[in-house]
Amino acid sequence: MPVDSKLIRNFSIIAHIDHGKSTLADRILDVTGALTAREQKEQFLDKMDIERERGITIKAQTVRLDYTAKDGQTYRLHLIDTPGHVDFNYEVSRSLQACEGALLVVDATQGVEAQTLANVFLALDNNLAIIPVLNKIDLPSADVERTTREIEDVIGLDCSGAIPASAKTGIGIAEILEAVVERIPAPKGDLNAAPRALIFDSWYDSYRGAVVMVRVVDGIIRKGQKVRFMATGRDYEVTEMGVFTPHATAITELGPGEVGFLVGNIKSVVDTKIGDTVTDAVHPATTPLPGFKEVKPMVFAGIFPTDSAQYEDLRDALSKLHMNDAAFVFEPDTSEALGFGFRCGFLGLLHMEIIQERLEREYNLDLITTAPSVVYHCYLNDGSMKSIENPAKLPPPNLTDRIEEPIFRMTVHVPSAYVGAVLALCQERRGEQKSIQYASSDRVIITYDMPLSEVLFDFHDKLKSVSRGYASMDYELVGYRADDLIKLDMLVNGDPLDALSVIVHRDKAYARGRDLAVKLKDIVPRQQYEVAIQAAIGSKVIARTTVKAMRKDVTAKCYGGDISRKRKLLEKQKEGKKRMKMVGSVEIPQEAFLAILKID
Ligand SMILES: Nc1nc2c(ncn2[C@@H]2O[C@H](COP(=O)(O)OP(=O)(O)OP(=O)(O)O)[C@@H](O)[C@H]2O)c(=O)[nH]1
Repeated sequence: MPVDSKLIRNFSIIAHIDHGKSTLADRILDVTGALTAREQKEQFLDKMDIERERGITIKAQTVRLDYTAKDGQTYRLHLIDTPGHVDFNYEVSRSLQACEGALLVVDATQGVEAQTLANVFLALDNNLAIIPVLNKIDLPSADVERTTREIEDVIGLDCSGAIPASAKTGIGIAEILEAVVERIPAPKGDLNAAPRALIFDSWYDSYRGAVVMVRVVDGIIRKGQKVRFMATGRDYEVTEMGVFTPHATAITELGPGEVGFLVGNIKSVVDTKIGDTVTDAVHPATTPLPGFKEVKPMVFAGIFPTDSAQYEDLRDALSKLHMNDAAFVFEPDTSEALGFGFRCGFLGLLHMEIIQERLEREYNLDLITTAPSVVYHCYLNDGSMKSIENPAKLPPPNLTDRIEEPIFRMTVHVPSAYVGAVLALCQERRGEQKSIQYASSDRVIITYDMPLSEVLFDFHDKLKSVSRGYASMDYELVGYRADDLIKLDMLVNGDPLDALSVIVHRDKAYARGRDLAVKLKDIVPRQQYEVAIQAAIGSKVIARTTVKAMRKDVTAKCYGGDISRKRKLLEKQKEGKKRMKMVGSVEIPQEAFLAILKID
């Protein structure tokens, strides 16, 4: 029989980045005796990458812990991990749906930040019991009272039961565990109903195929059972089940309220949709659990091999990554400038960086990545709509009625001294002010609706620099809006570099074209002849720069016949050339394709 659900507690830790989520999770593992002394040394829950190669591992970072409370009962705690970044907001929401409560960790030296707020709202949407934890009270600059007031004022959360703690020294950890048992409700589920389990995470394991992490709501899921994934309609036999304690441990069943993983000959994570419901294949539940939604990539970029011989390797690598991460999509693409490659879709910029890095590090590929673009909705004169993921593919203006772009609601938290600078930045990025609210005497929450394309172009870096690092931000999609958008093309010696085309607001086109031409002039290496760089709108050239001709003979300074030295220099020169791409007759380095991101 599965454990009595009255003795189960399912919870997550939510926090702004760096407020101490991982450290607190470690301390909880220590106190419940889940780790040996050696393991305690390191942030255990962060170690996934290394262990991953060896089969099922800690990717899920969702652990089962046994905790004997002051009332003498032993409780089964499931600490459910949530991804920390806004790019993965949807997944955070799914993970929270698997819980009845959450520890809200706020760094008492910093106070409430943008992602604290975003995560709390997700938790409140899911009706979770929230236990505020004021962390880092070992630090002299910790201000428990002010932080408490901020949580109450900004979030409207009752803080009378907030727990001052230090995840570093262990203060407050015992109180936190007692609060989990006392204040977080036990899961409610019907043991005798048709089984329903929520998939809230999945990953790819090279030996077992896709592994899914589930939270059982009703009934029992057993090893050997034939189960159905309701959204995809596919059936699988459960060949293996387990939990992390935090080591992977085999089990044979999961009852209502329990959390664990299933394996069942599932070929790819594409078949394991986060938010899907697992039920019995023979006696299926009639209605799935609420809230299944496809995640859509928001940001697209072209990925091309520098050496066209690596095209097939790149395709293989992309397929493997897609098997691991269904939110990442790709399809073949050709560029006049860059040849054969792929157009790839990501949840956001961080997601894009992660994929890019994995391609290069794990698959040893030499790539050219083009500047990221958002998805534009282009309405044609005949009333139809085309989704434009690649600016080069924008239909000509004479066929177009209007172009709409994705709008994000930005929430920025900032000390009042920097409000002016932040407002100026938001305004310059075509933002539309929604509200300004004082969280406390010196902290302000600014809300703007802003085109995503303006957020992509180093908004975060700029925000940090105008606020000396003090501002934090969060964002969510609120819809699409039409604006005066046009395509800006870049030409190199008269050849259009389609991979550099961008869609910009008309008011910004001249400035951006000029800046880009200047930037490219510095990036494109001198060739043996003069190279003209032009920015154009349609057939109209709006800016031009010239890369002067030059021939650099790097071996000139080698005197005599020291052939090995000469060879070394030539090798070095070749190395430097690696990330270049011939465009027409001009060699363009990778940097050029991302130049647009670096423009002020
Ligand atoms: N002095 C002190 N430092 C702490 C405490 N808790 C965490 N830290 C430190 O704060 C930093 C961030 O802690 P993490 O646990 O990595 O924070 P996190 O929220 O998990 O951060 P991400 O994983 O990056 O989202 C680390 O350098 C910790 O050592 C605490 O109670 N006191």
